[in-house]
Amino acid sequence: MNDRPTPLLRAEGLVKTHHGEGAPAHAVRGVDLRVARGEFVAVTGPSGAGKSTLLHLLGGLQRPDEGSYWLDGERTDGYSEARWAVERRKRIGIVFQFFNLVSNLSVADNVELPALLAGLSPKQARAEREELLAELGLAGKERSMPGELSGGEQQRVALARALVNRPPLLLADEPAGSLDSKGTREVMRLLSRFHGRGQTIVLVTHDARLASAADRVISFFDGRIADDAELDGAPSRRAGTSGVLELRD
Ligand SMILES: Nc1ncnc2c1ncn2[C@@H]1O[C@H](COP(=O)(O)OP(=O)(O)OP(=O)(O)O)[C@@H](O)[C@H]1O
Repeated sequence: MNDRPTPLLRAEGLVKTHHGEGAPAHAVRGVDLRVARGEFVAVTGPSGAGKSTLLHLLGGLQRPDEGSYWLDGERTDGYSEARWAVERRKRIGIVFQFFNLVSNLSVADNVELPALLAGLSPKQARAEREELLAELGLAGKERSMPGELSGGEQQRVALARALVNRPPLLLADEPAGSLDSKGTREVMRLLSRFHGRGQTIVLVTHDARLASAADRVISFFDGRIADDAELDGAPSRRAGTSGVLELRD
C-alpha cells in the first residue's frame, strides 16, 4: 500500500496549446507535478515559457488538451465551468498581477463578495472581511474604492479577497509584477506569513527575490519543468501550521 498523503495538487501529463492568430503556441508540453499541503512553490522561467498557462490550468481557468489534474485527490477532468467556479470559491484563491478588483465596488464589498457567493451570511462575511483587512493593514480603508488605493494596497485587498473563504490553495501570478520594491517586499512578507500558517501557495514570478520566499522552486522552460528544487532550510520554514488564521477546509 502507498501510504504517502494525498497531494493537494496532482497533475499528470498536462498539455495546453493556444490557438491564436499566428502559429499555435505550445505553452505547456507535458507537465507532471505534485504539490503537498503546506508547500510554497515558486514557478520561475523566461517570458513565454508557459508559467501563466500552467497556473491557469491549476486554477481551472483553462482546460488542458491532454492530461489529468486532481485537486485534493479528486479528479477534475469532467468539471463543468459552473463546477469549477464553485470549486474555486471553496478551494482556490487567485491573485493576479493587475489585482482585478471590481472597480465600482468598495474595498469591503470586493472582499465580502466571494464569501457571500460561497454561502456565508452577511454577518459572517463581514467578520471575515474585518479580520483579514486588519491582518493586512487595511483597517480604515473599507469604504475606499480600489482606484483610491496605491498598487500595494490594491494587491493586499486582492489577497484578502483571495483568502476570505480560507481556500487550501493560493495561486499567485506575478503578484508583485506591477509593484515597486516596497510593494514587492510587502507581498513577499505576506506570502511568507500565510505560508507559515500552513497556506499552500503556488507562485508564478520572474522575480528571483520573490521566489526565494518559497521552499521549492520549479524552473519552467519551453512548456516543461526543467528543474524542481527544494530551497535550503525549507523543512523548518514549512513547520508552523498554527496561527490566528486557521485554514478551514
Ligand atoms: N490566450 C492565448 N492565446 C494565444 N496564445 C497564448 C495565450 N496565452 C498564452 N499564449 C502563448 O503561450 C505561450 C506561453 O504563454 P504564458 O503566458 O503561459 O507564458 P509565461 O511564462 O507566463 O510568460 P510571461 O512570463 O511573459 O507572462 C506564449 O507563447 C504566449 O504567447
